[in-house]
Parts: sequence; structure tokens; C-alpha cells
Amino acid sequence: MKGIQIQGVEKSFSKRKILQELDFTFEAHKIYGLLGRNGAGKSTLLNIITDRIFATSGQVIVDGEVAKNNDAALSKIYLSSEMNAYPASIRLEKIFKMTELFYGDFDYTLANNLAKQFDLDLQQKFGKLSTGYRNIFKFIVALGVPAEYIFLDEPTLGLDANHRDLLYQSLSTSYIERPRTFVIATHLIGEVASLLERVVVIDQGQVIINGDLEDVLEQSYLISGPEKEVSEYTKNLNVIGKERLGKISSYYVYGKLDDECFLPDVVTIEHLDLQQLFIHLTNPRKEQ
Ligand SMILES: Nc1ncnc2c1ncn2[C@@H]1O[C@H](COP(=O)(O)OP(=O)(O)OP(=O)(O)O)[C@@H](O)[C@H]1O
Repeated sequence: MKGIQIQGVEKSFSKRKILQELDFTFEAHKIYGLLGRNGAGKSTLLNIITDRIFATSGQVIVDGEVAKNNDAALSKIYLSSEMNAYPASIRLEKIFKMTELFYGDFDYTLANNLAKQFDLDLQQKFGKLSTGYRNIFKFIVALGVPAEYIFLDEPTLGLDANHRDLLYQSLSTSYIERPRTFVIATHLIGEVASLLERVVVIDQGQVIINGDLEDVLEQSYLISGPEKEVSEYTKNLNVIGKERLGKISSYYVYGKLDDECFLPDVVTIEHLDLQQLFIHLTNPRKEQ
């Protein structure tokens, strides 16, 4: 089976459980957003998938093969993260060559084009790059490797708005030209949302959403109006948050609406965007 299956993966550091029995699949040829609040366990999960750290229990299956200690399976995965630190004195061009030694056929044409677009001089040494350019460079490397599953852990850290825009466009173009799986762990939900096909949200060590972005947003609602009518209309719904401004109450709902329930004229229903949904799903203070 194509894709990366996470089977019963748990991770504890000392006695603290960070990930609790995760069971889900990253399907092949999709762009995923991996979302979670600070400390939710996103990087931990990515490090387990790529065998950089071990799960306390469970396993990762890549295209039907157990990934642990399996070079063939692991060569299909590439993780670009804070941990990819190259020696300071190495020139960027040389890093492309080093990457090719590990991963095979590096896409020099794409990497050179991207370097031009980002105005990055490949004769420079890695240690001389600014924080933003280090991350731009790592992104270019990630797009150049032939791996089928590319994990990008906060790829836009330190990038200015123009460069973030260029990064999203480059990723989208590269994906169209050579479909593969991208998993982007990011906090810039509003910016990345238009790129995503699927979304995985981790909260309190568990996957609380895993679905097509369109389907997820289709069942995310903001229901507003006078408190009495709104609370009556939503009484059987999955309310994930509430706000009150003067006489208007706003209830955030995730899930199906009740078609049988009468909708008073004074109550309005709108869809949420991904960032609003995320904030309310992962906010421990549900009522304000
Ligand atoms: N090597 C480690 N030893 C002990 N605790 C760790 C270790 N690595 C991560 N943790 C803890 O695991 C939790 C999850 O960390 P992780 O970096 O995976 O979260 P994250 O979702 O990527 O967060 P952020 O968005 O803030 O980068 C945090 O509480 C972190 O302190």
C-alpha cells in the first residue's frame, strides 16, 4: 500500500507522554498541513517517522514496509528541519552534491532555478547565511531530493513575506511538475491553507482532525445571534467555542448541523476558515 502509515505510535520523554497511540495514514501524492500548538508533538512525530528518534511503542510503515532501520524505506523520506545543520565552512553547491550521495539523483536544474529566484548565491558558505536564507536553502535542498515523501518542519521560519510567498508558489509548482507527498508543519495556518489538500491536527498528544481540507471546512461553522436562539439551535451540535459581544453570541461548531432543527431569522450561519477552526478546536478555554 502506498503512503506512510502511523500505527499505534506512542512517545514518552521520561514519564511524560507526548504522543498517545497515533493511528493514521499520510496518503501518497497529497499536500498535508500538520498543525498543532507549541509543544503538541509535531517535530517529535516527524523525527519518529524519519527514524531520527525511536517511538516508545508502535511502528511506521512506508509503502508497506516497516521503516525502522530499513534504508530502502527511509530513502523514500526526507525531513527538512532545524536539525539539518551543515558544517559552516561548506559551500552551498557542495551540499547539493553531498545530498545526492545520500539520496541519489538531485534535481540541480530546479535547485539552481530556485536559488536564482530567491537571489541566493550558491558559492557562499553555509555558515555565512542569515537565518532566513538558511531556511530557504534547506527548502531548496528538500525540493531537489528525489524522495517521495517530503516533510518540512516550519519551513518559513525567518523568511520575509515576499520569500514566504515565493516558497509557497515554488512548492506548488514543483508538486504539479513532480507529484509527491509534502507534509508541512507550520503555525502560519492562514498563509499555508490555500496550498493544502489535507490537514492533520494534533492536540494533547492525539490526532483530533485528519481529513480533506474542503470536507473539514465544510463542517466548520460560526453561528451567531441572540444567546437564547443560538444556544437553542446549537444544543445538539458539537460546540467547540463560544464568544459574546454585547447581545450577540457566537458559537463555533465542528460537525454536522441538525437539519431538523428550526433556524430562526435572527440566527446567521457562516463557515470558518482553517485558522479560526484551529484556534477554537485547540483552545482549552472553550467559553469566553
Ligand atoms: N529530547 C527531548 N527530551 C525531552 N522532551 C522533549 C524532547 N524533545 C521534545 N520534547 C518535548 O516534547 C514536547 C513536544 O515537542 P515537539 O518539539 O515535538 O513539539 P512541536 O509540536 O514541534 O512544537 P513547536 O510548534 O513549539 O515547535 C515538548 O513538550 C518538548 O519539550
